[in-house]
Amino acid sequence: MTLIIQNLSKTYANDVKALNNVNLNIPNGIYGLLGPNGAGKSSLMRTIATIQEPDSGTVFFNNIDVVNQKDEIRQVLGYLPQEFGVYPKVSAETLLNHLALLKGITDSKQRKDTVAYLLEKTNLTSHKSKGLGSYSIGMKQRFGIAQALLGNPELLIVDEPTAGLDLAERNRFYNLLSNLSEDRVIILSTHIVEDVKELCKKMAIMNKGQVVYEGRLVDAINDIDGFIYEAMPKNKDVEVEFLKNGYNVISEKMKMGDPVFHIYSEKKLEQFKLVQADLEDVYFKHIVSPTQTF
Ligand SMILES: Nc1ncnc2c1ncn2[C@@H]1O[C@H](COP(=O)(O)OP(=O)(O)OP(=O)(O)O)[C@@H](O)[C@H]1O
Repeated sequence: MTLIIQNLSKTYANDVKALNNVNLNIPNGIYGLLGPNGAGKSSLMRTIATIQEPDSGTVFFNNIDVVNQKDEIRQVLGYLPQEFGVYPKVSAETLLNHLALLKGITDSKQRKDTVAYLLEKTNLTSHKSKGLGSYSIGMKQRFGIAQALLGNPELLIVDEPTAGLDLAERNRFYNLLSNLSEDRVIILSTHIVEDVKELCKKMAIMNKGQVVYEGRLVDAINDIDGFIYEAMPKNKDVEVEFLKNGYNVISEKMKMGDPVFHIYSEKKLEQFKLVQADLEDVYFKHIVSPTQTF
């Protein structure tokens, strides 16, 4: 199973170019789509999920033309949108049953079994009779996955599913997704580097509507390893200015209350500490100083 996206572009009525000639080749397993707010991830997810049309370009899932064969792709598609609304007073079991009917599971025994199976799979069986309005964010997201899995989709799209989840719920969500990843394509859109680090072997990084990196995580890290230096300025005002003006600072964060800068340099910098590159460095390197677009 493969999802192939070619030359996909979309400009909204307000002239924002949300997708600018996007090309991706997405195989089986969990594929990470990483990017800052506004990068175009949701626009891409909505296009693949047939919610909106591109201006140009093609999307093929195996032999299905996603843009022109909407009914066919919807048969094999599961989608958890970024904003997933629920009816607060309706129970998980009732809503899932209703959605299963809409998905075309008309046999009542089969529907009952499917609903029970999905509630079990998402760890919601003991909460199945409660109104969805009483669910925590994590439980709602797990319910979102349950509805997306109706019909056992070969293509599963999850858009920013871990935003707002506490650590325990996030881990639960990671386990759930990784258990689903055999024999289907899962696209995980996120701005959280950790999500991709935990779950994906392959990823793309998007920024300003373009794909700025595409490939295996291990290659992305190896490509920049040996070029990442850490600086911890003591005299903040003077040194920070000096660092920012003189070096390719790709990230700036706090570590135990002190500022830490990561610098990308292909030239050896004796004055700074060479550190092991990680996925966060890859992300910032491609967002802050991209070298190419795909
Ligand atoms: N319906 C719309 N009409 C006009 N502009 C839009 C529309 N939807 C998104 N945009 C703009 O398109 C750009 C890409 O947005 P998109 O939501 O696809 O990005 P994203 O990577 O999913 O970001 P976020 O994580 O903030 O949702 C942004 O500048 C956004 O403001």
